Amino acid sequence: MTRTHSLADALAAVRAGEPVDADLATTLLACTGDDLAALQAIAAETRDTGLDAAGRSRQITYSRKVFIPLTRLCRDRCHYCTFVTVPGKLAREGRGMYLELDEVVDIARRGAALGCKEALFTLGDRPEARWAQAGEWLSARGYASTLDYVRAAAVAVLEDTGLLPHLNPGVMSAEEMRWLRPVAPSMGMMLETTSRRLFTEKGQPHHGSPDKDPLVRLQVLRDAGAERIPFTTGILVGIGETLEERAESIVAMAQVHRAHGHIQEVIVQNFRAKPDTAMRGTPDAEMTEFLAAVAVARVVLGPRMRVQAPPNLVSAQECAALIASGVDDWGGVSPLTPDHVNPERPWPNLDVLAEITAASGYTLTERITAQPPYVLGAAEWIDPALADHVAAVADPRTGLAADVIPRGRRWPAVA
Ligand SMILES: O=c1nc2n(C[C@H](O)[C@H](O)[C@H](O)CO)c3cc(O)ccc3cc-2c(=O)[nH]1
Ligand SMILES: C[C@H]1O[C@@H](n2cnc3c(N)ncnc32)[C@H](O)[C@@H]1O
Ligand code: MET
Ligand code: SF4
Repeated sequence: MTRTHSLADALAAVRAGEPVDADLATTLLACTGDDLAALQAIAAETRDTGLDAAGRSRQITYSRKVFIPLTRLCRDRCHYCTFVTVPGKLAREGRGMYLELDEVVDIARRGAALGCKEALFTLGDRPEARWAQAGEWLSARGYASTLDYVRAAAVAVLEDTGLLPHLNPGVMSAEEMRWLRPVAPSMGMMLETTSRRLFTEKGQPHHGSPDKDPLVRLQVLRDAGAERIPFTTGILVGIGETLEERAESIVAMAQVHRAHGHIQEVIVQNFRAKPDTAMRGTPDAEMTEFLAAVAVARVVLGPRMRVQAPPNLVSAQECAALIASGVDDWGGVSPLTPDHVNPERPWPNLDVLAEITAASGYTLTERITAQPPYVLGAAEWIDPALADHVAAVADPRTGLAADVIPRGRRWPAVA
């Protein structure tokens, strides 16, 4: 792709409200200094307009959650990932291949006591396709697959604690998503990047990870839309993608959302190097580039999209810069469990996050796992089997979180 815009022309075009295509986005992603400040101002205004239109002016949201790492086994081998492990290591540490149901429910119960309303299930992709021990663990307990077990664990959490599951188990087929929809009001999977090069070329971070083929991931995003699932996706910034590839990734998410309306939030996540990974020597995503990526995501995706950046992957000062770049959501934040994907990066205390948010002129507001428009549009977006669970923790007027401690309730099995 050729860059046909000067930075000044590009900023003028965005300011004039012209649609931002991949070419224009590529130019904008390179903004620094005063140009970046100008881009951020446009992005922030776009966010503010969107929040005003949604009737929730100057509110930045988060979801009070527990993180449930159902299994760390995975058939992929992403070079940036410290979450993934192998059966031998688990066995040496005296851990099981998966968390047992009682361990899952225990985490959720302790979260409920602290007012958490989301149970985030993040796990490795289809470990049974690579590890016999995973398949054996599942079949010994009567589960046909990892996703079958995810479903059972989600039901246990709903019935025992009332926390709402958000499922982030990697690539799923349309049929698998249809099967999981009655147990989770939202699901997600990071697109990561549309760069096929990072998948096909030896030495690149997604080489050897079949679930990171961007063609496969884009199909998941389309399938989730066809299944009417409120879906979270996003990009991982700084894993070796070019600015063109970063721009294409953002535009691809906008396109799939235009077709189905189901992308409830887009996460712009900065790569953080982990000592025990192949990418330990790769520098962390550079802050200027990251802020430009957030701002470009905002101007490409528009005022109605929720744009999320995690507050634990940057400093408190940098959180303010994220707000200034058009973010309106901090994602899931836990008063109990670590971010198992970024275990070296503790979440800011919720009072501190509220202060950081307030210092920028915004109010930290709790939401539930599904974003407000999907809660308010539950008839179309949320399975009837979850209606009571969602209604019990949501404010019916705003679709945000109600001030309650969740309680378990029966999950009405569907045929
Ligand atoms: O704590 C984390 N939460 C992650 N979340 C959870 C997110 O913070 C919230 O659970 C969602 O915003 C729903 O409330 C993800 C959810 C997805 O659907 C896809 C990717 C992620 C990535 C992370 C992550 O790295 N760490
Ligand atoms: C759950 C999500 O976490 C992100 N993820 C995985 N490893 C890292 C890392 N080192 N730094 C930042 N984000 C990471 C990926 O985008 C994955 O999809
Ligand atoms: N394995 C899944 C993915 O990469 C879930 C999160 S990574 C810990 O999409
Ligand atoms: S990022 Fe997800 S898919 Fe990649 S190795 Fe880690 S757990 Fe597996």
